[in-house]
Amino acid sequence: MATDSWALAVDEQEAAAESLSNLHLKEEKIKPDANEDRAAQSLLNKLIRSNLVDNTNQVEVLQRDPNSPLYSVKSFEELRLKPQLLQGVYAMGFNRPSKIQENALPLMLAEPPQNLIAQSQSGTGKTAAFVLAMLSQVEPANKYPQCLCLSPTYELALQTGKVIEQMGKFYPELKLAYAVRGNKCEYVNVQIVIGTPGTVLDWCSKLKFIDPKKIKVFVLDEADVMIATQGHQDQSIRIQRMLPRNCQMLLFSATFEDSVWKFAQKVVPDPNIIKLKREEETLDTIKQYYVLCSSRDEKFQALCNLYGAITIAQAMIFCHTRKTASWLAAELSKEGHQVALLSGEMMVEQRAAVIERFREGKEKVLVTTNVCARGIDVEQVSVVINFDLPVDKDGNPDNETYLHRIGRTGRFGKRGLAVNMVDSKHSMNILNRIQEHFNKKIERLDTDDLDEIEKIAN
Ligand SMILES: Nc1ncnc2c1ncn2[C@@H]1O[C@H](COP(=O)(O)OP(=O)(O)OP(=O)(O)O)[C@@H](O)[C@H]1O
Repeated sequence: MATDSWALAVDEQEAAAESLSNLHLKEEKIKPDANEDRAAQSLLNKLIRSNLVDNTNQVEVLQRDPNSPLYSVKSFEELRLKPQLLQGVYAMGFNRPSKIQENALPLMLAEPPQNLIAQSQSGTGKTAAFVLAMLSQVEPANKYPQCLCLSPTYELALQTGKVIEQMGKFYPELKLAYAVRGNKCEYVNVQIVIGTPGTVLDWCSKLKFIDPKKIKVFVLDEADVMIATQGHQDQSIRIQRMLPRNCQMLLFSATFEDSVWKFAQKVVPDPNIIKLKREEETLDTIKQYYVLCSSRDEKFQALCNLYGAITIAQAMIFCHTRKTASWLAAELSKEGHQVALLSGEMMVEQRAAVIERFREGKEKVLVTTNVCARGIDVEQVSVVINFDLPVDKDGNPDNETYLHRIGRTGRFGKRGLAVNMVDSKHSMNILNRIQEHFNKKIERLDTDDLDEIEKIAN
C-alpha cells in the first residue's frame, strides 16, 4: 500500500515549522434573512467562478441522480444542524448535502453519539461531514479541547483547519489550535485541536496541553493511511487509549484495504459502517488514459505535447521520488514553463506556501510526490498526470494511492482527466493490474495527435 517515500514524507516533514498562533475564529453576526435561495445562488456563483459547472443545472442534476455520490434526498435543514452551522454551511456555498453527508450525519449526531467508519469517493465532502460532526458536539462556552482530529500531513491539517474555521465562523467563542511540530501551543483554552499524530500525542502526554479525558469526538482523517503507516498507527492508538470510553470515534477515507478495514473494526468499538463496493470507488466523472512511451525522455516529450491542453485549468503531476520530481520541474522550467515543485524534503512552511500559491492559481502546474496524493482540495485541478505510476515498496501497484492521486481532480461533480505515463513492460503490467483492480478501462491516448488531446481536454 503506502510507499516508503510516503511513509517518510508524512511524519518527518512536520519538522521545523514556524509557530502558528492559535486561531481565533472570526466573530460574525448571523444574518437572520439568509435563506435557501441565497444559498443556492451562492453555490452557483462559486461553481461558475471556478468552472465546476457549465450551467445552472449540472450540479443539481448530479445531486438528484441516485447513482451519483453527490445525491441526497434531504436538505441540510432536515439533517437538524444547529442554526449557526446551517449558516456556516450556506456561507460556504453548499446548498444540499452529498450522499456521504446525508448518510453519515444522522449517525454521527445521534444520541448517544455513535462510532463510525466511513468510506466515500474522493472529493465528495467527507471533510465537511466530520467537521460538522465536531462542530455539532462542541460546547463553545467550555474553554478546553473537546474535539481532536488527526491528519496524516501538515498540509492536510491546515486545509481541514480552514474548513473548521469557515464552517464554525458563526460560533464567536470557538477557537482552534494546530498541533503540528514547531507550533508552540500557548493557550489551552481552545475547543478543537487538529494536527498530525506525533505532535498531538506530545500535546496529550508530555506537554499536557490537552486533557484527553475531556475529548468527546476523535476523528481520524485518511484513516487507512493512519492505520497502515506504522508510526502513525502506534501514535494514533496511544492517543486513543487515553480517551474516555464514551468518546465518539470517526474514521474517514476514500480507500480502505481489506486488512486495514479489519483492523479498524477491531479498534473502534461497535462501529456503524458506510462502505463502498469496489466498482463504486472510482468516479465516472474522471476519465482515465495512458500514454505509451519507451523511456523517461519520451515521457517528458509526451508531457510537453500535452502541456497546452493540461494548462487550460490546473494540473498536478505525480512522480515516484523526490529526485524525479526535482528533475522534471527543472526540465519543464528550462522549456519555459512556469511550474511549482512540492516534495517531502522541503520545510513545512515552504510546502504550505507552495500549496497556497497553487491554490491561488499563481502556478498552473504542480509537480509533486505522494506527499500531495491525499486530501488536498484545489477545485481548479482538471488534470492529474502520473508521470510515474504509483507502486508500493515491493514494486506492486499501489491501488489506493492511484485512487487518491486521480481524485485530486473531478472534485464534487467536476469533470477530470487522469493521464498515466507508461514507459516499460513492467509499468504496462502495473497499469493493467490497476485496471483489473478497479474493473475500469483505461484508454490509450496518442500525444502526437493534437486534435485528440484537445478533444479530450475539452
Ligand atoms: N454539500 C456540498 N455542496 C457543495 N460543495 C461541497 C459540499 N460538500 C463539500 N463540498 C466541496 O467539495 C469539495 C470536496 O470536498 P472534500 O474536500 O470534503 O472531499 P473529501 O471527500 O474529503 O475528499 P478526499 O477524499 O480527496 O479527502 C470541497 O471543495 C468542498 O468545499
